Amino acid sequence: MKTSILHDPKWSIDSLSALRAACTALPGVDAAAQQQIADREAELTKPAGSLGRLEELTRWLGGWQKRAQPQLERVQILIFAGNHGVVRQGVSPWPQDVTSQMVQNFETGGAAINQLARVADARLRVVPVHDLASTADFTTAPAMTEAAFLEAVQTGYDAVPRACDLLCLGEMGIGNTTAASALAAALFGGAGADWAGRGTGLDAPGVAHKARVIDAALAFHKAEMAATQGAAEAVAGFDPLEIARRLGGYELAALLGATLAARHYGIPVLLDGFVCTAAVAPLARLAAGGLDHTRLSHCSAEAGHARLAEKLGLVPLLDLGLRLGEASGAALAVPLLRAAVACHNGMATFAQAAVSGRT
Ligand SMILES: O=C(O)c1ccc[n+]([C@@H]2O[C@H](COP(=O)([O-])O)[C@@H](O)[C@H]2O)c1
Ligand SMILES: Cc1cc2nc[nH]c2cc1C
Repeated sequence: MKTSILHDPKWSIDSLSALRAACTALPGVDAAAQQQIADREAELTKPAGSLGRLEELTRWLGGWQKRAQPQLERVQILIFAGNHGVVRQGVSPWPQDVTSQMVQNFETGGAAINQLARVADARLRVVPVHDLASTADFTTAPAMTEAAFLEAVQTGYDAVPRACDLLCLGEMGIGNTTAASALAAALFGGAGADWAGRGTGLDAPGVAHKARVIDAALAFHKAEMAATQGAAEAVAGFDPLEIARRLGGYELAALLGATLAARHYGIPVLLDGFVCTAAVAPLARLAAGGLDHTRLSHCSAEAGHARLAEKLGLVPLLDLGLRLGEASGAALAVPLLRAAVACHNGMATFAQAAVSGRT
């Protein structure tokens, strides 16, 4: 017999309804730890609020870590990799083989993220999901079977180490900006043109073609879902997990599972770019506050990212024109968090430093 996910960390995700239940019964933040952090913050030798968002980040970290003194000793970067059947529609300028070739490059240390992980003093692990087999082309079929979708979610869930102070999430998958755009359109409304971007370097006609491919997928699944459920609702009216299964991908499903695991284990999460954000968006659609334990590391140059972030109420920490993926933005934001924690834990109070308070 399966025990509840809230009691058994090795819970197994064996049905969509079990996953839905887990996504809607999420543990909350430690308000007492957050209050202790706010109280200490008020005593530190600086005008109140003068460290701006760094102060909020410290409370966020400590609240989810359940610690009055947040720490960043064990920072883990996870990159999930997957392949996409929709590439046969000509939506990426790169061949599908690049996914496995880049996985190899991550393993041998030659990618941007290897350097950024070193700079961030973070451990890096790459997880090829579903053996890098392609999803189905979602313009004509659901991207994944229910069993394979759940297995990918479980792969992500199981990849999260319990002993971890911060999880940085990223992905690698040729064609996955098309999946992310389709997912965003289905979850938040709008057409392909509202969400399609250049990805790894499409030109303007390429982006227009990508938008048409996304429209075809949305039309197919709207009809399919209405037929099976006997309802003529908009796609956005359907279950977010079913949308993720139909329009997402294996690495996106794993990102969702990892973000869920982090919530259960009390690990704060830094999300990377557009693909990563779209992958976890179903959690926000299923439960208010479902992404409260996450922060968006950066705003990607990918066209739909700013819009998606706004829909989710996520305010990016950085805006550097990145459009790489592979957790690059998340890794870049780690030193910012280290700075926030160093100030909070290391600064003197007014009393300790004999600095006069406000008049
Ligand atoms: O997440 C983003 O913001 C992002 C923006 C542009 C490109 N990517 C990366 O580029 C790959 C997908 O691009 P594409 O054009 O093949 O859909 C995939 O490996 C992503 O990690 C990722
Ligand atoms: C070379 C290359 C590296 C990447 N890293 C993440 N997505 C990528 C896509 C390409 C094409």
